[in-house]
Formats: sequence, structure tokens, C-alpha cells
Amino acid sequence: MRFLEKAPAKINLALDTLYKRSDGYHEVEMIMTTVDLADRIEVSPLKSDEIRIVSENRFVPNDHRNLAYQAARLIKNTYHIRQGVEIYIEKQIPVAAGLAGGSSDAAAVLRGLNKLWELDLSLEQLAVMGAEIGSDVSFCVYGGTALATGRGEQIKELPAPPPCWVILAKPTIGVSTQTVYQNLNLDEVDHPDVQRMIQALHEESYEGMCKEIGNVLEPITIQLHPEVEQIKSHMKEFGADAVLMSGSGPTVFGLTQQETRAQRIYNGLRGFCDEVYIVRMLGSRSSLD
Ligand SMILES: C[C@@](CO)(OP(=O)(O)O)[C@H](O)COP(=O)(O)OP(=O)(O)OC[C@H]1O[C@@H](n2ccc(N)nc2=O)[C@H](O)[C@@H]1O
Ligand SMILES: Nc1ncnc2c1ncn2[C@@H]1O[C@H](COP(=O)(O)OP(=O)(O)O)[C@@H](O)[C@H]1O
Repeated sequence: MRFLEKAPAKINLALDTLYKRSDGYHEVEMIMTTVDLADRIEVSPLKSDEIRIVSENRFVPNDHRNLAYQAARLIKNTYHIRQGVEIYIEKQIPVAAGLAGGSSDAAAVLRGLNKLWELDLSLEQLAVMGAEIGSDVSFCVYGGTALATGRGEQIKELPAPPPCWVILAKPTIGVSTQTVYQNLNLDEVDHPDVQRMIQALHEESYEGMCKEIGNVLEPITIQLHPEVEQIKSHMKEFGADAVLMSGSGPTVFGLTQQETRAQRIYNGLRGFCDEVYIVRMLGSRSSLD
């Protein structure tokens, strides 16, 4: 018996940091939503008692460094499972992009192994386990749209954003989340208004959502990698209604409600950037079923 799970990428519509905690993490307020660019995860039982990672993507580690491996090890040890598992990862999400690819793979493994080993755990229980692997894994267990607080692991469901096209453009640089956070000076932060973004989502206001997007990590990554600013400028020139970097970057996303304009932005950006995608927001949690 094998189980297939979709592992969608996320974007941060808002990312605010409140203060640095004594454990070294930042207390955050983030509005996250999944998009239909997804890895495909397949979990199947092995006769030998081992965790085997299989992926054709050369940027994805096939050992304990893989977040999918860590998820399998955690659930296996917690519930004293003696059976081994092969985890096949078909990678579609660019790696180290600010799109939570690794976190979403880990979340998909938790969901998949819950089924394979008939553990009958709730999403809440899986999300608590996910937080041990990384700050974004809990959100990825649920998918959909949510307010994430704490260091990112406290999840509160929000209404789906108004329908629109999302153009993703990833420059050919990798960004370390840790480095970006290390360079953040909390005294110089221009805070987005997360409450007004939540209100815009409740009001189903596309204009409100575009107005309130903001990410305190964006200026840090731009300072380290000025090409992010260039991509932002191009997206605006080609007609995106709102443009923001996702997470710690370097992927930039642009929003539009018009399909022809989305295509124009996509075509225009392909001249500057190798990895460009047109996607839709998945909206609500049920899209993972
Ligand atoms: C910034 C965000 C926004 O969605 O996304 P990405 O750019 O990684 O996609 C995430 O919160 C990233 O989550 P994740 O990638 O799971 O990070 P973790 O492994 O937990 O943390 C990596 C490092 O980032 C810093 N970190 C992370 C989260 C947080 N709230 N405060 C922090 O200071 C810490 O230095 C930590 O050691
Ligand atoms: N399953 C995985 N897919 C992608 N990257 C992974 C995975 N497991 C571990 N990693 C490592 O995690 C780091 C961050 O990757 P990723 O999750 O794609 O980015 P981000 O945290 O920016 O959203 C990379 O350096 C990569 O080597």
C-alpha cells in the first residue's frame, strides 16, 4: 500500500516580527497561503527498517538533512514503528526559495505516514509534531490560509483570499533564512498592518489585500541580493497590482486578477529570470484532500 500526498508551496502575504525571543527565534505575525505549485510525495512501506529518500532533484539531500526524513524519523520514533519507509519526492517547488518546499514535504510525510501506519492522529497533533522540525511545518500540515504566530507554529485559519493570479519569479540565488533573520535590525522595521490584512480577507477585498501586503524581511534580503529589487521593479512595470518577496526570499510574487495581464507579466519576466511560474492561490484547507 502506498500513499500519495500533495505538498504545495506557500507565500507570505504579510510577515511581521515583533521581538527577538530568549530562544533566539523571532516572535512573528504572518499571513500565509498555499499556491498550486506543489511537490508530489509518495510514501510506501519497506521490508527493511530504514528511512529511504528518493528524489531526482540534485539540490535535495537524501539523508537526515532532508526535512521529509526528519518528519519520518520523528513519527516513527514517537509511535515506536518498526517498519521502514521509502519516501519519493517529485520536486516542483524551487529549493531555498522562501516557498517552504522542504517544510511542505515534511508536512506531507506526516500526513502520509499517519495514513500508512493507521495512527489516526488529528491534523492538530501532526502540526504539534511538525513544529519540532521547523517553524513553517505546522502551517504546511493544514495548508489553506492562516495567521501564524509564535515562531510561526501557532496556526489560526483565515478566509481564502479573493481569487487572483500569482506570478512567482525566483532569481538564481539561494537565501538562508537564518542569515536573513541575523541581519534584521528590529529598530528599523517598517511593520505591515497584519490586522488590516486580516480584515481585507474577511471583506473579500482584493484591493485591500494588495494594499496591505508587506514583509519585514524584504529589505534585508534586497540588501544582500539587489537582484530581488530588480525583479520587483520589472513585475510592477509589467502591470502587477501588488508585488512582494515571499518569506526570507528570494522568490518575488506579483498579483493580478486578469489572466491576460498575468501572461504578460510571466512572459516579460522570463527574459530576466529562469524560474517563473503562473499559479493560483489554493485558498482553503480542503484543497489538500
Ligand atoms: C521566514 C519563513 C516565513 O514563512 O519562511 P522561509 O523563507 O524559510 O520559506 C519561515 O518562518 C522560516 O521557517 P523555517 O524555514 O521552518 O525556519 P526554521 O528552520 O524554523 O528556522 C531557521 C532559522 O531562522 C530563524 N528564525 C526562524 C523563524 C523565526 N520565527 N524566527 C527566527 O529567527 C532562526 O535563526 C532559525 O534558526
Ligand atoms: N525536502 C526538501 N526539499 C527542499 N529542500 C530541503 C528539503 N529538505 C531539506 N532541505 C534543505 O532545506 C533548505 C531550505 O529549503 P526550502 O525548504 O526549499 O526553502 P525555504 O526554507 O526557503 O522555503 C535547503 O538548503 C535544502 O537543502
